[in-house]
Amino acid sequence: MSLDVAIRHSFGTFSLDIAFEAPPGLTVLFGRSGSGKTTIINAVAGLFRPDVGRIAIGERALFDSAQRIWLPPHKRRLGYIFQDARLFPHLTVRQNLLYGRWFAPKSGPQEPLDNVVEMLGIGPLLARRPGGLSGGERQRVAIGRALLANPRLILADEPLAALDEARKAEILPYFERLRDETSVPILYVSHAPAEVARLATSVVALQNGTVARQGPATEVLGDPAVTPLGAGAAGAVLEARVAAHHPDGLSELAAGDLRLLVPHVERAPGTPLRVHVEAQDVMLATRRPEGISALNVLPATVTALRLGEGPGALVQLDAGGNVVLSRVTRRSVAALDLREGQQLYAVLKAVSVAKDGIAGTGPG
Ligand SMILES: Nc1ncnc2c1ncn2[C@@H]1O[C@H](COP(=O)(O)OP(=O)(O)OP(=O)(O)O)[C@@H](O)[C@H]1O
Repeated sequence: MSLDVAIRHSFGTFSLDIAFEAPPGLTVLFGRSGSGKTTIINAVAGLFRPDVGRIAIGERALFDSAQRIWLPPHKRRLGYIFQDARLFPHLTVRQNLLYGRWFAPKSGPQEPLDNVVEMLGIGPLLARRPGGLSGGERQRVAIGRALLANPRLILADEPLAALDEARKAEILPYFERLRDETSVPILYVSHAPAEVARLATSVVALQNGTVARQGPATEVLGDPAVTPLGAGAAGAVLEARVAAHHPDGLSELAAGDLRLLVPHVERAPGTPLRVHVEAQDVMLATRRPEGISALNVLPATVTALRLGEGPGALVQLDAGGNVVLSRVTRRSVAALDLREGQQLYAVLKAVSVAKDGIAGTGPG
């Protein structure tokens, strides 16, 4: 099941004209402040009615201006996860979870409470009230409540923005499980590059009320044209697998034809993993450097070059079939005489992987 959105609306000074498809999995909407993210979320939720267009989940239209269809919010069967968990303070965790179920249709398959409790690790919290829970625990309960409403789509509007780094790391694996273990598509608004890189199956980049680029996360995040649009620090996402564990405490990952060495990852060989390499952590060398402490020095080819307005530049590389970005200065572009098609070496200073379910960054 996927979400299809094609809407147009004019607010006078601002107009929105967007079309995108959110396939199964987790689709991240990102863009600068004022690019239209909240307006889109509100239109999907049924809180805002656009001038024209269509919004559908699978074959079922939530809005279709040509056919005069406009479902009110409570008939749309959506699950919501907001920045603040918005739990009922006077109800226990169990009652808060079951509250979601109230709105689920009584016919059709229902997600068993036990499965959701197990998936989110909230069994020990069931009898407690929200007041005594940590921010991360509250957010896990909010995810469970959204899921138990048996939604056809989950809307998550910056759900981690209010949490500190430690709590974010605690919640990220649960969003991964939501993405991988349920068939409910998730539309997720985020500004944080690490979050986008780790969670997104696909990405919709917005600019001034239009879709600047959409597609699989690995393609969109590695496109230098997209990075100034508000994903924060540029970076690339590599789909890798654990290839081997070495006796000196390093793990070897395989991504396409590449081999990467990272600090030990507590996963069995063969396990798929996402690797995030930030552009600022990639140095370039025209010859293979020697006597260097970096573990990952990769032969690469320049596939695109984007000079910024300031002193910086982004270089897109192909390294063993993977897109990798490097942030360098314009001065280095001139000094190394960088051109498309050029063969060189990318030196990775740091590589982030999801380690033991927690995002960890290790020296590359
Ligand atoms: N009801 C409205 N009347 C007039 N203009 C509106 C209305 N709602 C939104 N806009 C305008 O539409 C544009 C997009 O706003 P929107 O809130 O969707 O952006 P956003 O990407 O969610 O921004 P942020 O990241 O700051 O939340 C803005 O220029 C905003 O001023």
